[in-house]
Amino acid sequence: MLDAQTSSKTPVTVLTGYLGAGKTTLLNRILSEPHGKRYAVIVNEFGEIGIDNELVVGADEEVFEMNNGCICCTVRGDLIRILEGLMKRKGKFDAIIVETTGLADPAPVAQTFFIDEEVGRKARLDAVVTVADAKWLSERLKDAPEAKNQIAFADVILLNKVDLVTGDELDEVEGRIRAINPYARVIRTTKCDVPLDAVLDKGAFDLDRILALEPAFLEAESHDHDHAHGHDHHGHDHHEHGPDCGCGHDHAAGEDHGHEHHDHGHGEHSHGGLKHYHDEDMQSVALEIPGDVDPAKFMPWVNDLAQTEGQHFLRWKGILAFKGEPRRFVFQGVHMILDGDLQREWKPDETRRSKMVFIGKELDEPKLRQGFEACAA
Ligand SMILES: Nc1nc2c(ncn2[C@@H]2O[C@H](COP(=O)(O)OP(=O)(O)OP(=O)(O)O)[C@@H](O)[C@H]2O)c(=O)[nH]1
Repeated sequence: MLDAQTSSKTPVTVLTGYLGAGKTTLLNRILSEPHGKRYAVIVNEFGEIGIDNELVVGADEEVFEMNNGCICCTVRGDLIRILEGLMKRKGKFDAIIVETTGLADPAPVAQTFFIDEEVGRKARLDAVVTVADAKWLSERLKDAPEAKNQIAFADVILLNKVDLVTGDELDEVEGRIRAINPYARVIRTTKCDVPLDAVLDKGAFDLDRILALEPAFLEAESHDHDHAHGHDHHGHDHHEHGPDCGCGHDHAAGEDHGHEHHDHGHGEHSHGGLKHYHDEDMQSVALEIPGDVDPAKFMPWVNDLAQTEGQHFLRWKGILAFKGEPRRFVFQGVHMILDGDLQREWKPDETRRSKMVFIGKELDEPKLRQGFEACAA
């Protein structure tokens, strides 16, 4: 599971966003600017799936069905074949961009980089970039679940078409975005005019920035509604991931449901009066241990968590200080699939601490917190 080869892997940016938001505009910008990099672009017409519900599976999709019948690990067979073809030509390009169709669920695309061993060895998911239409996103969040998922999945969100809305409308839509995903970097753009280094080659999903947001601060920012949803535990107990699922990856797992929302709008950009909203079904949880964790406790916990609760986690990420290990353990996951490795060393002036964030549904924050804290070294 601990593989320290990340840096030599080709970075892959998954570009998503609802119909007409501006994905092609961004892609054209990336391809026409003189950045000196060579990108291979995969424009995905694969996914007319996920339109009605996530169980509608296209012919090109390979599904790992778990013992209990849960189908949450899905891999795009056609995407794998394309990626493998590209990898054989390694050296001819520096990075890969996958543009997904506006209606696609980003999960199967993101999971491909973790589940398929061959692809996972050579490519790493660099970031999920979502283009959002400032004028229409709020409406789509009400009627299009995939629009909400695309926001929840994002590491970077381009809030595009700012020319079409007023400042107040912009604050409103950004507040809605923050309610769903407080961790993504939100950049306001017209015609996707963004410095490309803000979207490409982010490495580890900008994890340092995400995890630098203090959980307590996030909580404090979220008011005007109460967070205490009750939420039910579904007690599933499914997946059989791990060694038997055929994914051949390390799924870390963990378990627990949780929930709890922070909707809070802030981030590193403070656009003044962002409104705080509460999203009914998307939640986030941030956890921190002010020191080391014991990998002998953490690994089994996280693996179990993935198996029992992974279906609730759209994205989860973490940076851990493992006792006795000079390097940082960094992981990211999509549902029950996790990928992690030891990366750079902790710097002398850096405090060793361990953090995790979860974005998903029905998250049981107290249980997650308790489980994580029990991993302290
Ligand atoms: N006013 C305005 N129009 C924009 C902006 N960005 C893109 N557009 C226009 O919006 C339309 C859709 O942009 P695309 O880049 O094709 O969007 P897309 O997400 O690739 O669309 P699909 O492929 O249909 O999912 C085009 O006519 C763009 O010129 C913007 O910032 N402001």
